[in-house]
Order: sequence, then C-alpha cells, then structure tokens
Amino acid sequence: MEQTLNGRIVAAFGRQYLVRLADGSLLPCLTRGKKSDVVCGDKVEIKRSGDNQGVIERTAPRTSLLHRSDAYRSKLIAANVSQIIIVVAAEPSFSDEVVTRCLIAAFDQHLSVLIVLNKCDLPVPAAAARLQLAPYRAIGYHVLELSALQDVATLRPLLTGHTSVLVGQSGMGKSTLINALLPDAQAATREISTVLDSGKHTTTHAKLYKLDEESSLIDCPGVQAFGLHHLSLGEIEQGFIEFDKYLGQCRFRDCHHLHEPGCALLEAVAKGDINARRLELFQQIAANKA
Ligand SMILES: Nc1nc2c(ncn2[C@@H]2O[C@H](COP(=O)(O)OP(=O)(O)OP(=O)(O)O)[C@@H](O)[C@H]2O)c(=O)[nH]1
Ligand SMILES: [Zn+2]
Repeated sequence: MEQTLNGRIVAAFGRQYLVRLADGSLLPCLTRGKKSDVVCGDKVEIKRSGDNQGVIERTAPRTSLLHRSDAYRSKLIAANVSQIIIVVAAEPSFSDEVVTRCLIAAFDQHLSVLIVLNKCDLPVPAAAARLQLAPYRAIGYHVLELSALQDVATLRPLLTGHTSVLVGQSGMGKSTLINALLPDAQAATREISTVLDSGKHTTTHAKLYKLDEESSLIDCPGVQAFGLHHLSLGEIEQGFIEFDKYLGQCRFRDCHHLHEPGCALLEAVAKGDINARRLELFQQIAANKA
C-alpha cells in the first residue's frame, strides 16, 4: 500500500496547495473532491499521486484558525498559529482600528501577541507612533521598537518555538522585516511560485517560511480590512482585555456601552480607568464588525 507522508501547507493557490514534507522538499498537492478548507499552516497527511504531485488525505486538528469575514463570506487566513505579530511603523501612519481588530482575533484564538513598532530610526514620527501605542502598552501588550533596516536581533528570540503570523498594513515594512529575518525569503518565495506555477499570484496569499526546527513565520498580505463578522458582540467585548472586570457590571444586561445610564465602561472612561479611544474603537467595531 502506498505510504502517507506528513507535511505542512506552506502556500495555497486556488485548490492547489504546496506542502513541505519532512525532508524539506516541496510537493504540489490537491485535495480530494471539491474540499478546499485547507489553509496555510495546516498539518496534513498526503499520498504521492504522481511524479511531482500529491493528494491531501487528512488535515490534523488545528490548534488555532485565523479568519476574516464580512456578511457574505469568510476567508481563512492561517492555521496552527501560536503568535500574531502586528507590524506598525513610525510612518506612514497606521490605523489603531486595524491593530485592535487583530488583537480581538488574537484573543479569540488564544494567541500570543507582539506589536512591533518599525522604522524607529525616524525619531520624530516614532515618538508620535509611540504615543498612539501607549494605551496598548498600558494594558499589558508587549510593544517592541526596532528598525528593520538596521537590526532585527531583538525580535529573533521572540520567534523561537512559535508559528508566528506577521500582519500589517501596506507600507509598514513587513517585507523588509521578513527579508532581514530570512535572507533566503525571496528565494523561497520564488521557489514556491515556481513549484505552484502560479507566477506572481502567490504573493497575494499567505506563505509559511521555516525559521528553524521549532519556529516558523507566516507572511500574510492584505489584512487591511480585518472583518470580524464571525465573532459575536460578546467575543468582541472580550477582545478588549482591559474591559474584563467591567463586563457584566452595567445596569442593563444588554448594554451596548454607547450612552446607557449606569454603563460600567462609560463610568470607567469618565474616571480615566479606560482609555476613551479604546471604548470608541469598541463602539466602532461593534457597529461594523466587517
Ligand atoms: N526608515 C525606515 N524605512 C523602512 C524600514 N523598514 C522598511 N522601510 C521602508 O518602508 C517602505 C515599505 O517597506 P516594505 O517592506 O515594502 O513594506 P510592506 O509592509 O511590506 O508593504 P507592502 O509591500 O505594501 O505590503 C520601503 O521603502 C522600506 O525601505 C525601517 O526600519 N526604517
Ligand atoms: Zn455598558
């Protein structure tokens, strides 16, 4: 009987998947039938079906699954991620709403979080960005300042043992960061494109790079709009980790924390215990989850 092999999905294009096998080789694989709920980061069992082709027989249970969704469709982003690294930069300016949406998704999937403030070689805009991130530091998030153009040594140890997904808006320096961490990244990307025979298309999809035996990095373009339609209002509330001790304390059980009397969150903002911008972001995201 033909042997099954273990591997991990490193890229996907349509129904074609690229699997890295235990020996490091890359094999294009298809799923059986119309099934296509496989995503970058998935751990799979495959069988060879031809010289340079395989079939995915099984997907291992996932430890986490990131998706984004609007009212109409849901899109898988990556599986088996243990850490999300949110890349923002001193310039151009970044959206704290996008950051917050990533944090909500991270909380929902029990992921470690690291916020990287890039381009700190630019002192004036870096100071402004640092200020914008202050509320996030204050509630316990780890913000690492660096310059991807100069040195990424402080980031390296924080990747060990993790499958980290890098997310960030365009222009934050995500590619520069990946190239600094993985000098072979461009070659690896070319190899993925060649094997999948999809040319530049793969660049719009997530890609998994291996850092060492226990650590991987997933580059995941296009999370400008991190739709959270698949999460309930309660799950979104919980993603604002500093709201925790106030939840359930409002006068009305179905309080929307907008202008209801006896709202524990509004009171906490008035007292300065919760940052006003954070409550505003909650109201914004709750009103428009997608
Ligand atoms: N000053 C400075 N510029 C940087 C740094 N990192 C990246 N840049 C510049 O910022 C610009 C955007 O960097 P990219 O790495 O292409 O950004 P990206 O996030 O991958 O953007 P997309 O490709 O649009 O997704 C480039 O001109 C980089 O040279 C840094 O640490 N300091
Ligand atoms: Zn309330």
